Amino acid sequence: MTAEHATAANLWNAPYAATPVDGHVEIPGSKSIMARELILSALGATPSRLRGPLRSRDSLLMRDAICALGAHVDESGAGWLVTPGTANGDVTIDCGLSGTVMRFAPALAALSTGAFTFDGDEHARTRPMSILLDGLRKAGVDVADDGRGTLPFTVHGTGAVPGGVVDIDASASSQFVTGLLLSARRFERGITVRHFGTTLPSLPHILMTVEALRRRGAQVDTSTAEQWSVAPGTLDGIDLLIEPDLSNAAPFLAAALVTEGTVTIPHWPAMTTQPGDALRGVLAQFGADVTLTDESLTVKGNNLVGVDLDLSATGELAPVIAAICLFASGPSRLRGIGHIRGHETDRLRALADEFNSLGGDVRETPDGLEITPKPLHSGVFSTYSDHRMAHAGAVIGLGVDGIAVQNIETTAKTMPQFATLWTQLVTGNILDTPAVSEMAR
Ligand SMILES: O=C(O)C1=C[C@@H](OP(=O)(O)O)[C@@H](O)[C@H](O)C1
Ligand SMILES: C=C(OP(=O)(O)O)C(=O)O
Repeated sequence: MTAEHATAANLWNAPYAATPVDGHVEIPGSKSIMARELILSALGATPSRLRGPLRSRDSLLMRDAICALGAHVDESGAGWLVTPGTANGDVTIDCGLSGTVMRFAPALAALSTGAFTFDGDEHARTRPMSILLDGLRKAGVDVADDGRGTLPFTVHGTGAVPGGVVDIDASASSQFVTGLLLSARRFERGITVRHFGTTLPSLPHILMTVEALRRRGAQVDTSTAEQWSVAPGTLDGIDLLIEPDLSNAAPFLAAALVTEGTVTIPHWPAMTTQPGDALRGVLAQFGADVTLTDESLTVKGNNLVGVDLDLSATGELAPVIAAICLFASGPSRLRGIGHIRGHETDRLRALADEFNSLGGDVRETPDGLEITPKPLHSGVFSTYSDHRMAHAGAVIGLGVDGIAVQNIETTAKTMPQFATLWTQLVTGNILDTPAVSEMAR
């Protein structure tokens, strides 16, 4: 693996916490809910208002994608007002490094008329796509690629998709399932997606898709395991407040564990399909005190112990959880996450390489990591354009003086305010930036 070259100019000195970190952090909106709601709003029978919208690289790319495909987004009032529409003409859609854009927007494109070419960052061209492209073809969509089954590819939209039964192996990504379900309400026969692989990662994200469809009046049959049917019909326009991104709360809550401090996240939903909600149970297994009230989640760090966790449902939490393990009193094992090798980077490889370069004892397994805590030393932490690697580097910096995280700006993928919020929490200094609530609304 080639780490991006670290220069003094793109190194961020992660704040070291000499004392316990105490504070609260307001987390911006959920990347995953935002992505779904933008696609569904573009397909709605009437406009939708998305309040507390996330403004990050991924959500802006998704906004631009639906606009290129004929929708209109008005940001001048409260939240984002999305007016549905379709396109007629040829355009290129930039997916950046966003799995949600590259997997969710192609089916929407098939409902417009024209040649829609999807491309993205250099690394995005290595992320798994062929299963989705084949799934779209089985649903009757004309997709042209160069035979590698990755970005770039072109959807030749005719404005209509037959749909029907589509069998796929979604063991590499749940996003293949979501990408087929989200637009299926507008397919002539709807869709039935059947998963036939041995494993199915990120199940909460599929439930999130089902819930988002049902909220807009769609009938979704989930009565058979690993099978989802969306009946054809319309989608209601809605007025929705986007929940905070609970997976992005992970590094801040980790600060409580690593420094034996107390961190509160306001607006933690009482009921949610977000996989980040699993942090409540996970952090308790590390020994933390976890309290959920009507309004917030509070985590207090305590005698951090090692864990043995199957993270298959919550793979996007793995980098931060792995960083916490470095500070536990005993070894940890993280399992069920072979698929995160296909995320923003090969996360298992990247985590093992970076942790070991700081003196760690971390072993990669085919589907996870074995982590034996050891004293770590200062050094550069490379991030491979991966926002969650940057979060992991920041967490290590709390407990190890002299960690320089390379390209902290990569956190803009889902949370452009990360470095500001982090420094505020760890140092207690209020920095000169608008509150998240102001930026979001
Ligand atoms: O549907 C979604 O919004 C997501 C699904 C998951 O993808 P995988 O199933 O590929 O892990 C998750 O890791 C990603 O961050 C977001
Ligand atoms: C895997 C992730 O992103 P993406 O939506 O690009 O797949 C992630 O955010 O951890």
